[in-house]
Amino acid sequence: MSLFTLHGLVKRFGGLLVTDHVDLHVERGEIHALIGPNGAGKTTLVNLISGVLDPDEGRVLLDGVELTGKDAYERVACGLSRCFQITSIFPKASVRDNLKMALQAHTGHSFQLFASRAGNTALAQGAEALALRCGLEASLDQIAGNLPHGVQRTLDVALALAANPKLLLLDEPMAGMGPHESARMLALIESLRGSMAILLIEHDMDAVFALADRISVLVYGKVLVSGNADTIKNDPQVQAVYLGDEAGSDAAIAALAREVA
Ligand SMILES: Nc1ncnc2c1ncn2[C@@H]1O[C@H](COP(=O)(O)OP(=O)(O)OP(=O)(O)O)[C@@H](O)[C@H]1O
Repeated sequence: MSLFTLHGLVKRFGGLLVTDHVDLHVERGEIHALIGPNGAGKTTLVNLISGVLDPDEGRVLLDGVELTGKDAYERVACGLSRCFQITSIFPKASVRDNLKMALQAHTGHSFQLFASRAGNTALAQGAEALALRCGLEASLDQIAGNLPHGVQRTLDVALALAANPKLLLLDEPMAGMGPHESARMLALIESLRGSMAILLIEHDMDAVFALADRISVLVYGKVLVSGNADTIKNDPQVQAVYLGDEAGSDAAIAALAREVA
């Protein structure tokens, strides 16, 4: 059984069919990328998965548990963490306190934990371990809101990891990053491989091809094709969608053009 499954997911906005009977599965430990040209419906699908939106039809299942109809916070408790593009960070708190608060939120007895000395020590140690895992140890005592964009994105991933997810939903983790920051984020995602499943929505096609075990291509709200990087690069329909679509991202077109050449 797959870890994560979407069954016949449908979302309409008025008369517009934005999610068109989407079936998708993510295996345990897999990095699965979701790509598609602008307006394909990726953001809507992410919102349906994370519980921001309810589908008109279909089901969302994680590790045999029905997520359909659950609130976003209930989905986190079921093992689904989503990176919210920095909005989950407390900008006036230090990185250390951000991490401690995230860890505290995911322990069942959070208030007792902060109240006791042993609990506080456990949280502090957990925060340091999480920082080390994500390469944030040098920033632990800095105020989160003062950090460079790339480090804030990394903190956002660390906060999602605090929930110890079975599936990590990464929504354009490289957006707005320079090459150096992107390379660091790529290395971080690579380091998570195998310890959880990851559903990666990303425009940077070099990153997608480097990281993804499988890729699903969304076009007009439908999954056009799913497969490994070679299958996707060589698929004539995918090439037509990207090479024939002026709205597709430059990076995507450039990456696919290189592969086709
Ligand atoms: N709340 C909404 N009401 C009406 N139409 C919407 C709404 N949200 C999205 N849409 C439409 O649904 C379609 C898919 O949008 P969506 O943002 O999911 O695509 P996307 O693949 O994430 O695109 P991009 O990469 O450009 O963000 C678009 O035509 C968009 O205009």
